[in-house]
This record gives sequence, C-alpha cells and structure tokens, in this order.
Amino acid sequence: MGYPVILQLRGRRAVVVGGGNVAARKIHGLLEAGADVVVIAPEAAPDIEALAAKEAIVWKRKRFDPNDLAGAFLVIAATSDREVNEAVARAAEPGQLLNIVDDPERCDFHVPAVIRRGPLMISVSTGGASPALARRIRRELEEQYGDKYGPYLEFLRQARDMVLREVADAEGRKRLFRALAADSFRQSGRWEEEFTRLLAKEKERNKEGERGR
Ligand SMILES: C[C@@]1(CC(=O)O)C2=NC(=C\c3[nH]c(c(CCC(=O)O)c3CC(=O)O)Cc3[nH]c(c(CC(=O)O)c3CCC(=O)O)/C=C3\N/C(=C\2)[C@@H](CCC(=O)O)[C@]3(C)CC(=O)O)/[C@H]1CCC(=O)O
Ligand SMILES: NC(=O)c1ccc[n+]([C@@H]2O[C@H](COP(=O)([O-])OP(=O)(O)OC[C@H]3O[C@@H](n4cnc5c(N)ncnc54)[C@H](O)[C@@H]3O)[C@@H](O)[C@H]2O)c1
Repeated sequence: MGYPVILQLRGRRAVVVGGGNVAARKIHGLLEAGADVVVIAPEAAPDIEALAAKEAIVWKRKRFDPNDLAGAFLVIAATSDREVNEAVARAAEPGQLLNIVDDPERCDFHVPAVIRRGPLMISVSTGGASPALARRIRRELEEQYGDKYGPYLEFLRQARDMVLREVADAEGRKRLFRALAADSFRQSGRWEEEFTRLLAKEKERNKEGERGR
C-alpha cells in the first residue's frame, strides 16, 4: 500500500524516457501539474511531436544515456524495451523519484487514474492490481463529478476566503463550510445568493451570541 500525496512540480524537471502512447499519457499529466518536461526518445508519437513543436516540452531525439537524468526531480522510464527501462532505473540517483512503466515493484510511485475539475482532483489507484479497473472507475466518477464541479470549486475557494475573513467564531465557520459543501447547496445553482443569505444568518447569530454574554 502506498502513501498518497499530491506533488508540486511547477518549475521542476521531469524526464520521460520513451515516446510511445504510455509516455504520452504520463507527459500530459506532468504538464497539467506544471512540470518542465524533457522527453528522451529516438522516435515519438504524433502528439508528443506536436507538444515539442510548440515548445510545451523539450524532446531530445536520441537513445537514452545516463547523463539524460541530470537535474531531474522525477524520472519515468516508459520505453517498450525492458533493458532500457532497467538502465534508466539503475542510472537514477537515490533522491530522484522513479516510475518504471513495466516494473511496479521497483517504482518509487505509481501513477493513478485522475479526474480534474478546477481545484478538485480525484485519483484512483489499484496499486498495479488492475490499471484497467482504475480506468473504468475513473470513467464512472467522471459522470458523477461532471464539468460543473470546476466553477463550483472556484466559487467555494472564494467563499471560504470570505468566511475566514468575516466569521470569527470557529463553530460558525464550520457550519458554513459544511452548508456550502452540501449537495443541496451545489444543486441550488444560486450560489452567490444562497451564500449571502447563509453568511448574513451566521453573522446575526454571532451578534446575538455576543449580546447574550
Ligand atoms: C492508471 C493509469 C495511469 C496512467 O498511466 O496515466 C495506469 N495505467 C493505466 C492504464 C493501463 N495500463 C495498462 C492497461 C492495459 C490493461 C491492463 O493490463 O490492466 C491499461 C488500461 C488501458 O490502457 O485501457 C497496462 C499496464 N500498466 C502497468 C503495467 C505493468 C505491470 O503491471 O507490470 C501494465 C501491463 C503492460 C503489459 O501488458 O506489458 C503498470 C502501471 N500502470 C499504472 C497506471 C500504474 C498502476 C496504477 C493502478 O493499478 O492503479 C503502474 C503500476 C505503473 C505506472 O505506470 O505508474 C492508466 C489509466 C489512465 C486512465 O485511463 O485514466
Ligand atoms: N504503465 C502503464 O500504464 C503501461 C500501460 C501499457 C503498457 N505498458 C508498458 O509500457 C511499455 C511502453 O508502451 P508504449 O505503448 O508506449 O510503447 P511504444 O512501442 O509505443 O513506445 C516505445 C517508445 O520507446 C522508445 N525507445 C525505445 N528504445 C529507446 C531508448 N533506448 N531510449 C529512449 N527511448 C527508446 C521508442 O522510440 C518509442 O517512442 C510497453 O512495453 C508495456 O510494457 C505500461
């Protein structure tokens, strides 16, 4: 069983060795996290070529050698050649986070199936028992947590900042946060209006509490 974390990759170098479809999937996830992606492969899938053409990644069109890992925070060995993947694993320094796509046992981390909706991230892992099931569950959750969750989460973030500024009482804040996270609130669709009403109610309650003291 692994320990789930969300890595901050902005401005950090991630080296992906291999340029096939599996590498492409990993590269897209790394870019979404803001990593500086360097790809090492003599040949690459069309969408990797396209990313290199618009300079979203650096593609070094060559076979792997150990110097390619210099400066990497994270390393993914994603070639179809076991020996090359093995060579990447051997070349990685102890501090470099390593994923080898055909050797789950030797990985420092596995990549989960992921849904992103603005700041909401849901990830599914089976620890290598069944990546196909992780994919299926991801698809099911995509239906349940649709695109509307993006704007909803953006709204919640702003509302939370306001509650932290304006409501001094910890119990009151907790009540508000839970009300905002309730499905009935989300489905109401009138977030601004409902939030204004709930916030006013909570402030009123607070005042009464102070008067009562
Ligand atoms: C979740 C996802 C994320 C991603 O890659 O982005 C991911 N694999 C995905 C899909 C997928 N992978 C494979 C199939 C074919 C069906 C099948 O074999 O079941 C499908 C399904 C498909 O493509 O439809 C084959 C496969 N995968 C691994 C091996 C090697 C081995 O087990 O030895 C082999 C055999 C290769 C061979 O046949 O030789 C290993 C790993 N794959 C992982 C992640 C890690 C464990 C994650 C977990 O279990 O939760 C781990 C351990 C390492 C890693 O890569 O981090 C992504 C779904 C993304 C999405 O759709 O949302
Ligand atoms: N972990 C996963 O999610 C997962 C899923 C399916 C398959 N796999 C495994 O991943 C492997 C890769 O799958 P794929 O479909 O992307 O393969 P692919 O054949 O499409 O791509 C392999 C890539 O490796 C590159 N390559 C070969 N030798 C190299 C070298 N010496 N240096 C640098 N790059 C080199 C090739 O140029 C090519 O771009 C499969 O063999 C399989 O074992 C893993």
